[in-house]
Amino acid sequence: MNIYDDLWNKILKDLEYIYSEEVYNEIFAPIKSTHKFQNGLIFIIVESEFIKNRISRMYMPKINELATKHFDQAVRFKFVTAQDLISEDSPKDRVLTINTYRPGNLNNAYSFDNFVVGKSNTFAFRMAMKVADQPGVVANPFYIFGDVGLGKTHLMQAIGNYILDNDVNQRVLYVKADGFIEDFTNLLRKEKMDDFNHKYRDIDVLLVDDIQIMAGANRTQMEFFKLFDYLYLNNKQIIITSDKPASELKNIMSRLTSRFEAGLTVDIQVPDLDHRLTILKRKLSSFDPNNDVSDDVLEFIASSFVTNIREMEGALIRLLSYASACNLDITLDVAYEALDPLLKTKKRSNNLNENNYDKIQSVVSEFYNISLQDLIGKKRHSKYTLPRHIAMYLIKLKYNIPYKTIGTLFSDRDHSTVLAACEKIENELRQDANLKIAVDTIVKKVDA
Ligand SMILES: Nc1ncnc2c1ncn2[C@@H]1O[C@H](COP(=O)(O)OP(=O)(O)OP(=O)(O)O)[C@@H](O)[C@H]1O
Repeated sequence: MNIYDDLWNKILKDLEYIYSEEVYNEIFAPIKSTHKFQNGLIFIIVESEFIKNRISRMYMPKINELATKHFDQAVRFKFVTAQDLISEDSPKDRVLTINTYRPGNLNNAYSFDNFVVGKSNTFAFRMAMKVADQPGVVANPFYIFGDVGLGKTHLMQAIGNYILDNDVNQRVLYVKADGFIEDFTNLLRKEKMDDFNHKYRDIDVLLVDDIQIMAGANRTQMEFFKLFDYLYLNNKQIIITSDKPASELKNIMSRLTSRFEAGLTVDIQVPDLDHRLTILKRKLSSFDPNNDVSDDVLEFIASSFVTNIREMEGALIRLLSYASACNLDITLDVAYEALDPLLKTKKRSNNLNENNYDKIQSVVSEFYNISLQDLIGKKRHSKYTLPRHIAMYLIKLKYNIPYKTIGTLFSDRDHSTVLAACEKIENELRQDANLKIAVDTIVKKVDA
């Protein structure tokens, strides 16, 4: 076996561990060996155009990352069909595959490949792939919204990285909205608007993160409006993220929000428990593929950090560092110990933000004399279901968060279960005076 076959076999082992059985068997298992090594590229022949495209679209960054891990020379893989080999020597292709430079503020770490897809983000992910496949054609602008830390930047940057992976000549520029404001005001003050225009107009793809930050910055918005129209009219792809739908943006001029609404809007919701667990496992294996953390510890983290993946990831990193610094095995007790300060801070900030879902849950469980576990758990006796439905209803009433998000606070129930519960309580309150008294009492205790 030559060294490249040996490298490929090592990569295969990792891929088998990282991806599902179906993906592995369909895509990777049939590839038994490499074809040749030329100009820093290891050529592998795959059986169809379809497999070749799937690999380059979804798995190239991971394969190249594993190549770096297992091999001390800079090599890259190139997947080709037998047909491609006939015209393999296109110099353009070679540049594409070996190029690892990321201009335009793109972060290599964000790819489609390491974005875990679940119910909460499937539509956003699929449309992002389409936009990346045909920039400027499928959806322009492409507007992604969702709560803090749920993967908007990751998805947006994955589009940019994908576009560059496929054509190194594409000029992709990522900017956070505050960076845009800063650039505009600085260059305006220095009378260097030509530099500004060169930076923002001579591009093919513009990614603007957290557009809500532009609220109130009227001169910047005017300039952004001009830029938007210029890029749009030249069929350049514009991608925007925000913490809310365009229609709910405050202090952003309506000529901008109406343009955002004219494109395609997708949202990212809070992932359910299984999805969060898969994300945690993928993060863990990307930090260290050999690190073995038991499922109960991962479940503890995934169920303690529900609404923000960044926080959940931070908790995992903290636990790994804590265990390694104190030379401890990672057990559930060690996890409690390591994460206790984070959980306390979270609780305090929940109180400060008045996003106090816990309080509603604890007041309701106390009122009905059942445990908190039974309130949020799966038992179906009416002794538990009525209080559970009331708690869901009150959280919706007080915070108006999505039904799906409320479901995650009750053992990952789905959107329709929570919706049905809220409607049921709303109807019963109209007919049942005793229930109304009970709910009013609970509300007073929650507000106390
Ligand atoms: N589906 C996912 N799969 C893998 N990682 C994810 C996923 N969703 C979020 N993450 C990770 O969570 C972290 C936070 O994500 P990101 O920065 O994209 O969130 P955001 O929605 O842009 O947040 P903000 O509103 O604060 O800008 C990142 O490390 C990202 O990789």
